[in-house]
Amino acid sequence: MEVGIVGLPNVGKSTIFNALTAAGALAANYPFATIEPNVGVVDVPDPRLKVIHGFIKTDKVIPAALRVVDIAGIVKGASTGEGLGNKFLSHIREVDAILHVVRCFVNEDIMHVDGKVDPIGDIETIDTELALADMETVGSALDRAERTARSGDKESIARAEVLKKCKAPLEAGLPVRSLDLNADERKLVRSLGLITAKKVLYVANVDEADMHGTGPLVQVVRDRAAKEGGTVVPVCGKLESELAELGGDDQKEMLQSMGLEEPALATLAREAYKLLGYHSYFTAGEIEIRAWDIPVGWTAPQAAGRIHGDLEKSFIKAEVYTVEDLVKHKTEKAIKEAGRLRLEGKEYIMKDGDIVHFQAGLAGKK
Ligand SMILES: Nc1ncnc2c1ncn2[C@@H]1O[C@H](COP(=O)(O)OP(=O)(O)OP(=O)(O)O)[C@@H](O)[C@H]1O
Ligand SMILES: [Mg+2]
Repeated sequence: MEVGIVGLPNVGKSTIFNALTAAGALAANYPFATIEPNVGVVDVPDPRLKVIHGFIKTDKVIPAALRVVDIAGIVKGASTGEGLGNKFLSHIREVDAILHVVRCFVNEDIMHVDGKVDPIGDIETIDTELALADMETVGSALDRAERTARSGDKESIARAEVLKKCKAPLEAGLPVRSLDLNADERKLVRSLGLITAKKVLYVANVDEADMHGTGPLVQVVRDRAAKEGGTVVPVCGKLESELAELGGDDQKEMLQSMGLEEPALATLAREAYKLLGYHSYFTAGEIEIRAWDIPVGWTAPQAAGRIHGDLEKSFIKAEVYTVEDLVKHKTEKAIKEAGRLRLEGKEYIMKDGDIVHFQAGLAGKK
């Protein structure tokens, strides 16, 4: 899974990216500090891994991961070449979702490209520029499709129809995700890499004094997100980067002194995961305990394929139990003796938190 960070210049995108990924990208107090994209990986924290590790001994515990891409800032007029333009958006055409970083902190020393802190104005600027970038993409794809459609090519005709459908909201200043698309249409939209078709998580970069984001600057972002059924995660980039640098016991101490249980970035990673409609199952044994991220609704063979393609093809059965079973019975042997180890077949729809051993072999093959 992959997410891309967007926002105005100098709002804290790279600061948050660094705190998330510990990748050490340049974050600096001037606009357009980022030119080339930064790519990093963040663990998706899951407390259940620790619970499992309490009963199954291994040296390796591997959480699910999220890839994060941090790009340059976008300014008003980017589509006509202002600032660094908008070509760099190509780096986030492939991502699964967007993290939209919005400046909600007031600090005279940190320049705002439009001269004032205005979260809603900022969001609108970014949304407009993203819509204009998508219009460009849709426009040229539509030209191509219409050209080939003239010869009567059915596929091109259908393609042109979908593209026209996408063009309408964009012209009205609305994102493509506001459309109700069927699976085929979604596939085309995805292959075009339309940015406004992707889900968005707003990241309110808050003041140190408003860590929980209860202030008015975050409230307006919450109201706005609520209208589109979206989510806002308040993160103080400045504090989070300090926390990330500490690590270990010092980090725990600082969190405690702030009255927090975990870094806000842990919440952010989890919310991104939720937004994408993913959940996890676990594999657990002496070699490793590992979380695997899969879309909600995947079957057992598909889930096995997440580990290795061959495992999907040669899938026979899945032995499944839950974290609760493990807590109650303490060992896999006891779970089995208590009749709690389920044998599931090809049709089984995976549940969040299943602990699984896949049985695979050549039985299904010639
Ligand atoms: N919550 C915050 N409170 C105060 N200062 C912050 C906060 N978050 C980030 N900053 C500061 O804002 C400045 C800009 O940060 P950063 O370089 O991360 O922005 P950016 O969005 O990546 O900018 P660019 O688009 O130029 O790459 C830095 O000096 C950083 O320390
Ligand atoms: Mg940056």
